[in-house]
Amino acid sequence: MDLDALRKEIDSIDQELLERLNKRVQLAQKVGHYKLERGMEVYVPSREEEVFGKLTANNQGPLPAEAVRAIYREIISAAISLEKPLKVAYLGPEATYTHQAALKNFGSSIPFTPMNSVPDVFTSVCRGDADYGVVPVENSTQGTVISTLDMLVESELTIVAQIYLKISHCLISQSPLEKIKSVHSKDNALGQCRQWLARMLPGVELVDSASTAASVEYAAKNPEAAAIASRIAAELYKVPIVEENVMDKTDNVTRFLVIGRTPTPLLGEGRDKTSLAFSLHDEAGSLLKALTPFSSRGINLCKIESRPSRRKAWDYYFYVDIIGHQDEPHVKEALEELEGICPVLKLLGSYPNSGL
Ligand SMILES: O=C(O)C(=O)C[C@]1(C(=O)O)C=C[C@@H](O)C=C1
Repeated sequence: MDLDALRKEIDSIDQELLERLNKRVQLAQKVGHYKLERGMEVYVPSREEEVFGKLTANNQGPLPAEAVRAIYREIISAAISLEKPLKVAYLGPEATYTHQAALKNFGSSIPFTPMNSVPDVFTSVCRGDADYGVVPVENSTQGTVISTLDMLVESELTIVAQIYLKISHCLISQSPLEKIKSVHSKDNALGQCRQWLARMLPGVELVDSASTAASVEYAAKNPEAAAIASRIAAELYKVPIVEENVMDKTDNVTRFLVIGRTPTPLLGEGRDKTSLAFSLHDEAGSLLKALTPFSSRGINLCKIESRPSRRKAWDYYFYVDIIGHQDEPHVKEALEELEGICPVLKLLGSYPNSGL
């Protein structure tokens, strides 16, 4: 085998690829002009999903589907940044899992701004300081992020996309296990490691932090403290990893939402999800009545949970995710019927049911 000849061939393919990539990005810029002239959004999650879907369906290998997606994520990220400089706010500080989710969804050509809290992310998008926001919404081990559900109902923003991220927690500290006096992290992350902490660090104080990354910042300054956060956060704040994979379930996944001001267009073929919240009259059978518009049309419900409405005591909002888009006739009909049944109905957004 002639190494030089192989490398020469790679160089020539790279040159071809580069020319084709620049051609592709120029076309995206033309699409960008078209959309901006008409006040349309530059970032279109449903179109991106269509692009990823076609490529992975036609992929002959040996590149695995995830690699094709990751490569194209970066190509489209660069295309977006040449169409219009987008600004994306996320629940910070730097190196939170939300930051990683934002990178996974938007790629590395988009500038990200860290915010201190979930409500701050919503405010930043509402005010127009950011075009989009990224917030966590639920974890497969620990459940819902309450502040996100509350903000979704209160704000006028809409969910435009979802992102799933595998979460692998590390115990991060300057001290070995036996010298650790307190463990700091976001409450939801501490909950994901509850059994491990009870087994390995019984009796050690558990302290809620503003974020996983903030807890590593704290551990950097306090040698007897430990943090629970990602490997990336440990590297950023230069604090040693004492133990990896300290979460109770290895298939620990968090779902994040991208919030924006303009709804995402229909993708179709059962590939969309719609989130909504409603309240009920206090009477027998009202929940069954509210779900019938969906079941009677064969609309699949993929999530339901309730939270106090904060309007009056013992009044609840039901948060429901269904398969389908609010612009599809059968979903529209179901929502119209539901409106006649529920005192409050709020559509939280329709978006591609992907992001894995
Ligand atoms: O098709 C568009 O609307 C584009 O702007 C092009 C493109 C792409 O590069 O494929 C870029 C950004 C959008 O989020 C979706 C797709």
